[in-house]
Amino acid sequence: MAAQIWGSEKRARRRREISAKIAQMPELHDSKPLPFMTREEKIMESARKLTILTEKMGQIIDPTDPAELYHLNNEVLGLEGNPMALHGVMFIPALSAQASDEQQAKWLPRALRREIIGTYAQTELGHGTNLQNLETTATYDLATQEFVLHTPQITALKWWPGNLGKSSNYAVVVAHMIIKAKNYGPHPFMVQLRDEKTHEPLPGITIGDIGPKMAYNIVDNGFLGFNKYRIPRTNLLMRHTKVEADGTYIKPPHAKINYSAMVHVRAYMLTGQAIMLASALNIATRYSSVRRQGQIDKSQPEVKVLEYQTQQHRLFPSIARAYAFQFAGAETVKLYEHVLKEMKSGNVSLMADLHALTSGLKSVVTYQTGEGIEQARMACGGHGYSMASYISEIYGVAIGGCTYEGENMVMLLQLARYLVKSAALVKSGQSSKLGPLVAYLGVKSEPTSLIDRIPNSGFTEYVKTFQHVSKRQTLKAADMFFGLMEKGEKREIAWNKCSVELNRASRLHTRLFIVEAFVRRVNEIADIRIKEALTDLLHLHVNYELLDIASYALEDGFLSASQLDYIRDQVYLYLGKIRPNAVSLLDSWEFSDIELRSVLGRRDGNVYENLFKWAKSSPLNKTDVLSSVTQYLKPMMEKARL
Ligand SMILES: CCCCCCCC/C=C\CCCCCCCC(=O)SCCNC(=O)CCNC(=O)[C@H](O)C(C)(C)COP(=O)(O)OP(=O)(O)OC[C@H]1O[C@@H](n2cnc3c(N)ncnc32)[C@H](O)[C@@H]1OP(=O)(O)O
Ligand SMILES: Cc1cc2nc3c(=O)[nH]c(=O)nc-3n(C[C@H](O)[C@H](O)[C@H](O)COP(=O)(O)OP(=O)(O)OC[C@H]3O[C@@H](n4cnc5c(N)ncnc54)[C@H](O)[C@@H]3O)c2cc1C
Repeated sequence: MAAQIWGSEKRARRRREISAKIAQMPELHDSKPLPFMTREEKIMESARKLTILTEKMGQIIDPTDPAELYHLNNEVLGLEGNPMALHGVMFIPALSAQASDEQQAKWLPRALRREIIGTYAQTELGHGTNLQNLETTATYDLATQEFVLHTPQITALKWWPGNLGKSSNYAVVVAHMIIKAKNYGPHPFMVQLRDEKTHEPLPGITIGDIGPKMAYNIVDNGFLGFNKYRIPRTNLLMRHTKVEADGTYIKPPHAKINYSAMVHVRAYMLTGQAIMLASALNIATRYSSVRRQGQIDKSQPEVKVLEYQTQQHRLFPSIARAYAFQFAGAETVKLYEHVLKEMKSGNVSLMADLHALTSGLKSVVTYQTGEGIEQARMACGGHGYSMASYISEIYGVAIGGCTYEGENMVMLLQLARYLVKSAALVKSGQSSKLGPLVAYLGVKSEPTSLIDRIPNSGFTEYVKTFQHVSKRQTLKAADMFFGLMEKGEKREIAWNKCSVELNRASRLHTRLFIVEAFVRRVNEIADIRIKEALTDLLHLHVNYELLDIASYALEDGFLSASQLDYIRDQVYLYLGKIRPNAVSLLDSWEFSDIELRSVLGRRDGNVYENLFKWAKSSPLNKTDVLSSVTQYLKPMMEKARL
């Protein structure tokens, strides 16, 4: 199963080998539980481990393999981030996709050797979503052949970029490029922020940390201002766009090609989210098979809480989602790598499809991951609320994904643009022009679902039902939009008035894609036992998801009330079937105790003893009487006693 999850037997084996090596290297372990550290201590601890990793990485992994790097990162540095998180996730990808060969030769080897640390600085205090209204400017000075970066007012301060505040000395900065008073829109520039020897901010640069966040606090998300700060013309990233010495602008082959670093993260973060969901579920499911509370049959001893159907219903559909996201994420990364290769050689024809797909997926996956992790926390009762479970940190980090790389509603609306264009093709009889991801919009569906009538259809009837609801909602929302415009409403106003319905279409389309990715994967599996276990999970997935969106299929009679009862029964049936496999389905992800950082989620199940040990190690327990008591509470009580 690990081979299915991680892509191949070799990958699964390598992960195991890497974890085993790390287990033998105490210098790479947290010196004490992260929840007991202050933010400064955590940042220090992370930097300590990071530098050891830089020295010893070659002994542990193949540093050119991103999957091995990612695993090493999760084990040693963990999900709270590290001082170079954005260096790998966005700075290097931005340079790789947007810098010319010459620029890459100059900067990439330095970045890869970790001579310099970089980040991606785009979002500002006043604008993150609406990139057209970013306010930082890069004005070309023809006389000196330099760009002058400037922050005209407080809202133009860069705000949020990870590791910008304290760790990075370089950044890819996105600014409006102005040449001879003409604004060419946002463009990426390579900018040195700090002196390479002293690490002091360079003159003209104001920089710092934006303060603690809900989670992810090892990362120094930062602010940055420029006071007429000059950089050479050749620091504009020039793979696709060029500015010549005389100020001549050569436009890129696609207007949004400079957005590629964002698309990179949107594609890669899906499996990252799957891992976080599976981690939280691993903790909750293991704990649920240790925790005994109450009896189902009063004549019997107390049961493991995992025996309760409500507990299974709370956890198992999310296990199915974690697998579905992992499989859909793997497909998306493959597609992204293909499109990137094409893009680098000038073929931009697939960019719109990839943008639509990743926009929908990042939104649905991050939202459902958040839901699943929160349910996992509640499934652990009181101990879930303790940082000893570590679920709150996983939750906090995961839901950051609902916001970063494009606020979820906004990204769903990006997919909706693509769906509405596709709907227009269907309406004008041009269905043959539909791309493969939306081809179903042009296919006539049957009047009713056959779900309960062809039970061995290999999920075909389920897929058809998802297609039906997605198609119907897309055409309905598009009709609403076109109708308003026909009545004379301006395009943007009409769009806004339909946006809730449009986003519903985007979610349904994306959920269809996720179901199909899961089906595709299960169909490919040769090993009978693995196929059987995943087929059970897929049964749960399609039935649970369909129940969740049933109103769309009920309202036009595609599904009947009795079919809904059938679907519900299937959910209960598969909850029971999955119960014996539940812990294994998560243990198969092979997270080590080092990586999970959870007392509740320990592999050995020795929870209570270790919770007590954990509590005793709380810094508050270093003394029996705290100074807050001696200074305030004791005098108060004494005064009251007088
Ligand atoms: C081995 C690696 C492992 C990785 C592991 C990863 C795990 C990670 C885990 C933990 C790491 C944590 C790390 C945190 C990182 C966070 C970083 C950041 O947050 S960086 C900031 C992000 N900021 C946004 O995302 C702004 C969102 N806004 C936008 O993207 C745009 O403003 C947008 C798309 C909303 C609108 O852009 P418009 O205003 O320029 O364009 P319009 O006018 O709306 O559209 C024009 C056309 O362009 C298309 N378009 C837009 N973007 C496109 C794109 N990217 N590609 C293709 N077409 C695009 C549109 O679809 C539209 O097409 P039509 O007219 O309908 O045909
Ligand atoms: C943990 C974290 C890490 C980050 N890292 C980085 C980084 O490394 N580099 C970087 O540059 N940035 C980074 N960001 C910033 C992040 O990319 C932005 O916060 C994000 O893109 C959302 O933009 P915003 O803050 O402007 O939200 P807003 O756009 O202000 O969102 C507020 C509300 O307005 C709604 N809204 C906005 N526009 C529309 C619209 N057109 N239609 C409908 N609704 C709309 C949204 O849906 C939302 O409900 C990070 C953010 C976080 C939380």
